[in-house]
Parts: sequence; structure tokens; C-alpha cells
Amino acid sequence: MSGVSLEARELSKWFGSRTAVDSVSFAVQEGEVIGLLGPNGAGKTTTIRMLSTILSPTGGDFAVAGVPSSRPADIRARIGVLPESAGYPAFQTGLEYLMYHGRLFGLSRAEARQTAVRLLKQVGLADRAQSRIATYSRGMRQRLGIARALVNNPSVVFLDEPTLGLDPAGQREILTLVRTIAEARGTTVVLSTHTLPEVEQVCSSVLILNQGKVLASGSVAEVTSTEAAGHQSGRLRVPPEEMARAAEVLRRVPGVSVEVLKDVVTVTSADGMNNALSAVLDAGLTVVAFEVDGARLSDAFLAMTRGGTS
Ligand SMILES: Nc1ncnc2c1ncn2[C@@H]1O[C@H](COP(=O)(O)OP(=O)(O)OP(=O)(O)O)[C@@H](O)[C@H]1O
Repeated sequence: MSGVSLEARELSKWFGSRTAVDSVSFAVQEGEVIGLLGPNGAGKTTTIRMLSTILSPTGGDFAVAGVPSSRPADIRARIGVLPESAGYPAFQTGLEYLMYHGRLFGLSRAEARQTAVRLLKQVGLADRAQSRIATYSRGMRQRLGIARALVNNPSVVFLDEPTLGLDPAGQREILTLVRTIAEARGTTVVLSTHTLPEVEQVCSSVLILNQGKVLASGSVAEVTSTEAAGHQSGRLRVPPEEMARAAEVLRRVPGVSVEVLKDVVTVTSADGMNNALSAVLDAGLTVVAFEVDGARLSDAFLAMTRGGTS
């Protein structure tokens, strides 16, 4: 059975009078991919910097692979980080770069080479191992950065916006790689992103931050369904001859707004769609089709963070 590999308790960071992270608590299981989601300035990077021991928390504490935050050097040995804007030595080759980092972690020359070759293969750069990094595309550099984050065989990897600036094919490559890292190696991945479909595709759980506070956390399905219940819209199709009557019935339901287009009524309800549907059925009308929006994480995220960017 897998255990908790990352745990934060009431983690906080103030910069002067500005609160960047405000009492954030969460736990992540081994081999899980957690999406750290939030608008600009939500506190994602600051949270990652604290968990990766680059910044000291102002309050609260955390543990990585069972190692408490009071032992930062031991934590560093167990984590890998791809920072938001990683720089690369243009004149080194991918192989040299990874070997160098392997040596920094105490590997012998032979071990460092072996590790570098294995990782280059894993991130799809085997055929470019001997090319200078200056000739790599942005997507290739990001994959090299992920390989570097894996050099010390970490328990937890932090990837800060790894797909930023990549084209759809590059994004897909990174996301596939993230999934492989978690599934094949059992590594826990913390993925910070603005891009909601990414979270829906690769993350098992999500932590939504806004202005430093946790707005929601849990599995992607839990967060989506909880929020969707209160913010729904949908489309109701009735036979054309019953349209006028359906619109009239719906307009009488409290909290419901109605828009009619041909034989489709678009209904928006602050309290969920059940009352709207019941009213139409109670009136003896024929429902040909009923389709509810708001069952996506992106809808939940937009509803939660509406107007909240700092
Ligand atoms: N070194 C710093 N000094 C002062 N304020 C800071 C510092 N670092 C971050 N902040 C502030 O803390 C808040 C959170 O910033 P952070 O970079 O963690 O957000 P983020 O969610 O990563 O945003 P983005 O998506 O834009 O990268 C912001 O208001 C930011 O201005």
C-alpha cells in the first residue's frame, strides 16, 4: 500500500505585509500527480519554493518522504525540481549536462554516464544526447529539465509550469512523460499549471489556490462535482409546439433564467438544474433531451476564482 509522500500543514509565507501563501494544508500519496492550480499570483511558485526548501516558511511546516522541514538538506536529496524559468548552458550537450548533475549528487563518472543515458532515453532525447543544448527546441529543453530533476532518483518531483510556451505536440509529450514518471517510477509529481485540461488529463488530485488560500482540494472528480452542483446551466429540448409553454413554466422557477432558440431552451440556475427539470415534467411537457454543463473542472475553477486574481 502506498503512503503519504508529501504533507503540508498550515504552510504560510508573508513578504512584508503581503501574504503570498496562507495556511495551506494538504497531503499527497506516493505515485500521485497533484495539480497545483490557480490564477497569476495565487501562490503556486511560492508554495513550491517552500516545499523544495528554497524559501523558509513564515509559518507552518511540511514533510517530504517522511523527512520534516527542519532537515532541508535531507529533503533536497529526495526531491527533483524543474523551476518556472530554468536556464541551460547552451554549449554543453544534453549528455554532459546530465552527467554533470549526476556528479553533483555524488555519482561516480560511470554511474553518472549510465544515469544520463537512461534518462535521455526516458525523456525521448537519446538521439540528441551529443547535440549542444543551444540546438534544442523549447520542448526538448523542458524534457531535459525533467530528466535533470530525476537524476537523484527522487521521491517527489516539482514541475513549475512545465508546458508553458510549448505547442500542443510539445505539451502532450511533457504530459505523457509526467504520467510515466508517476506510474513507472512511483514518483510523486507536483505539477503547477494554469492550463485546466492538463490537470484533467494527468492529475489524480488537485489543489486550487487563490490569493494564497486553498479554495478546494481533493480528487479531480470530487472538486469538479462539488462545485458544479451550485453553478449550472444546460439545454432542454422540447417539441416545437410545446416550446412557448416550456419557456413560460421555466420562467416561473425561482433562480432560473431562460433563453429560447428554436426548439432548445438554455436554462441557467444558481441552485442546480433539478428544479428546472422537475417544473417542466410536472407541467406534463415532453422532454426530448436534457444536457447539463458545468461538469468540468474548468467550470469549477472559473466559478471559484472569478474576479480573484491579485
Ligand atoms: N520575493 C517576493 N517578494 C515579494 N512578493 C513576492 C515574492 N514572491 C512572490 N511574491 C508575491 O506573492 C504572491 C504569490 O506569488 P507566486 O509567484 O507564488 O504566485 P503564482 O501562483 O506562482 O503566480 P504565477 O502563476 O503568475 O507564476 C504574489 O502576490 C507575488 O507578487
